Amino acid sequence: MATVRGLVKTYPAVRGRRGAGSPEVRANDGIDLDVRGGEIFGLLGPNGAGKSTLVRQLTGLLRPDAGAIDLLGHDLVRHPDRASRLVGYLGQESSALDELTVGLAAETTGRLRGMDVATARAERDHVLAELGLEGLAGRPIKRLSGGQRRLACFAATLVGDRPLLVLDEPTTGMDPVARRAVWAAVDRRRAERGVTVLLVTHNVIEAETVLDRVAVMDGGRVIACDTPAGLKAMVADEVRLDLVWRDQPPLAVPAIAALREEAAVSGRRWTLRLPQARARTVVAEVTGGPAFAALDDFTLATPSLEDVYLALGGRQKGLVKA
Ligand SMILES: Nc1ncnc2c1ncn2[C@@H]1O[C@H](COP(=O)(O)OP(=O)(O)OP(=O)(O)O)[C@@H](O)[C@H]1O
Repeated sequence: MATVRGLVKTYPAVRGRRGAGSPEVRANDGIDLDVRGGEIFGLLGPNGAGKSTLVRQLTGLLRPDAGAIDLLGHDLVRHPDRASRLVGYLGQESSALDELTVGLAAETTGRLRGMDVATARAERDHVLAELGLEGLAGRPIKRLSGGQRRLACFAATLVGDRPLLVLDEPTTGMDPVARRAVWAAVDRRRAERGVTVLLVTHNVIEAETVLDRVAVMDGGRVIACDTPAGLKAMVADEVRLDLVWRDQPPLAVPAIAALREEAAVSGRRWTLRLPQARARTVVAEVTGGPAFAALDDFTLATPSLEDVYLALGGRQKGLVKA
């Protein structure tokens, strides 16, 4: 479906007054990727990993400095204009559609994608009903809440069958009902029409539940690519222990002071990735001894994709668990 080889994209340095400029950024640093037909393929990585830069090249909006992109047999580096016929793209920012009503945005997208008026309107009605947006059809997109706006833009993206949907953090700001509607709509298109989906996310839970395969990105590179289960198997012998202290951690307890060295500390929360046997010992120490009185809460969990990212050497704290 889509093949990417050796993709490089550097944003040039910007010179500003009194040293206020910015240095050049190598946002994609030699990326290889194979997305198969009919799969939901994810790009997971923290802020600034290069995910949006990659998908903007895949959608013909940005020209790579080097490398090759093949989409359904089309050379997108040479013919970026062809992407618009192959890809339904939902970018991070809402677009020119903002001025239109929800209904007109969906209909106009259909028309721009070559549908006649009647077909575009039928598709508009179908998609708005599917996503529970009928009640908002007459409202201008710019007057909606953040989550509603995202859902309206997603609706427009779905109009006019495209074999590949590229969705850049589609569910940002959405409530759980809207999120479920998005994933149900994606699943339906895959089941009924074999649509392929490329999904950008830094939400670990979402990635684990909806993706068939995931490429983990960091610093402009793909640092791993596999099924969520395959990636998690890399850290299967580890567990994650979260300790939340009531106030100050009891550093006078030697076992706790020693643990402090291994923990990622975020306010009152300590997060530890430990081999299973050692986690059992630590839990016994924390819950059995004098430290227990200082403990507000603790959780023991199997590894998530965030743990995989950290184990692979990921340095940013940009992945979210909710
Ligand atoms: N137009 C631009 N000009 C200069 N630098 C840019 C531009 N767009 C992105 N960058 C830089 O390129 C790097 C990759 O950015 P990109 O938007 O691709 O990351 P991302 O993984 O999509 O991040 P996020 O999760 O925040 O959306 C970052 O360091 C960013 O600051």
